[in-house]
Amino acid sequence: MKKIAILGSTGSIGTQTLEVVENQGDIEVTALAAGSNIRLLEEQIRKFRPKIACVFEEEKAKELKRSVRDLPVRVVSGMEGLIEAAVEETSEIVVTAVVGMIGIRPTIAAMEAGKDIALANKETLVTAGHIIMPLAKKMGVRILPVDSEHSAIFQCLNGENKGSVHKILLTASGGPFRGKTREELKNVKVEDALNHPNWAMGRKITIDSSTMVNKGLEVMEAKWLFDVQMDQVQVVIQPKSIIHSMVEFEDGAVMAQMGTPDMKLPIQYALYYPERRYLKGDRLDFWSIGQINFEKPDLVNFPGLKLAYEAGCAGGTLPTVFNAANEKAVAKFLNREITYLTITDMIEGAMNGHTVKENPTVEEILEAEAAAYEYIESRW
Ligand SMILES: NC(=O)C1=CN([C@@H]2O[C@H](COP(=O)(O)OP(=O)(O)OC[C@H]3O[C@@H](n4cnc5c(N)ncnc54)[C@H](OP(=O)(O)O)[C@@H]3O)[C@@H](O)[C@H]2O)C=CC1
Ligand SMILES: CC(=O)[C@@H](O)[C@H](O)COP(=O)(O)O
Ligand SMILES: [Mn+2]
Repeated sequence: MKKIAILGSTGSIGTQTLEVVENQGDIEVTALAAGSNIRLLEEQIRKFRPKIACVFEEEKAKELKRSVRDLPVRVVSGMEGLIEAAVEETSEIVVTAVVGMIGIRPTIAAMEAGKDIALANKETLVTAGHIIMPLAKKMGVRILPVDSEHSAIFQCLNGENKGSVHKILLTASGGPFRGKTREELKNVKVEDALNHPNWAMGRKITIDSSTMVNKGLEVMEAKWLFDVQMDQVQVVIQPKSIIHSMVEFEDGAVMAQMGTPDMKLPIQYALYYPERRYLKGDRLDFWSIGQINFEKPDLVNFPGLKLAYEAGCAGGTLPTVFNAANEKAVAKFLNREITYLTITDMIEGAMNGHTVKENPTVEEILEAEAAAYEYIESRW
């Protein structure tokens, strides 16, 4: 029996991971963690019987503790509890499916405890890739990508010599506003931005897809995961999300991974790698697809991607500022406190006001995060 912990079990990736667990029937769930959704977490505890359950919010954890007192589960809370769930001694793989930079500390703790990481939480790698990748090497643990594009690249690289990669072709849907101008984007509503054309995902990443910030985060994620330079990662718009990404090798050969837009495939691939197992669901029907189209990204109307290249090229604390400003801005947009275009204005403002610190420690990353938050709160 494979043993896994899931951090962020009540979210989009977390619930789909549990679907994979249920479908396969040979994985034991050792620990589950959520932010505040104790109703769903309790259902998950009753069904999957983890040894540890973490609810970040302390009051909610107390409530959950009372309602599951008939079960042999230890309920914990806060960052300490999240780390306890991440290092639960019997788990082999920790699925990091929390949203945002909150994932940094538990991911590091899990790696230090010798766990492989099935990594969905891209913000951790974007902000702390220079810590995560050497730590994985030192501890001999694997970082198994869950993000669909990175899983695609990982699959394309299977059996290949990593030194023969010429460039990575990272595909993007272009989001719900592909083809629109800044003028047309001025008054878009939260509901419009949450209407992704191909994927059903959490609210934060769905907004990120609409601004192209998601693709920017993914370029930086690819840089760390596949040990390439920022300029070796080229973003290609492929509106139907059929090609999940491609790799161009030194001899000009291009390998692509395709499939229907279903996150259960990359999740299952990460959990069982290198084994492939049956996964029920729709299959691609190329006769009905007919055409697959490609476009160049629009960096003028969607400056989020341009800013991400600037952050990733500069490195140090700048990717943290890019990411933290975005997290804060998206939360404000979802809360209807700011307009849509203000999201990238905030990122740009926070980056311009920042002095980069090279090779930051976790504490310095968290300081840069706090400074970006403060900058935004003081100006907007
Ligand atoms: N959804 C997708 O298809 C994809 C997602 N990703 C990445 O995966 C990550 C998760 O995304 P997604 O599943 O969409 O996000 P969701 O918003 O759907 O889920 C987030 C999860 O994190 C939990 N959480 C939030 N804050 C805390 C906290 N402080 N402590 C513990 N748990 C917390 C939430 O709990 P609660 O429900 O209680 O709030 C929830 O379980 C993100 O980094 C995203 O970029 C990458 C590729 C695809
Ligand atoms: C499912 C997944 O991996 C998302 O990151 C997805 O790629 C978002 O789509 P965009 O290409 O629109 O950002
Ligand atoms: Mn993705």
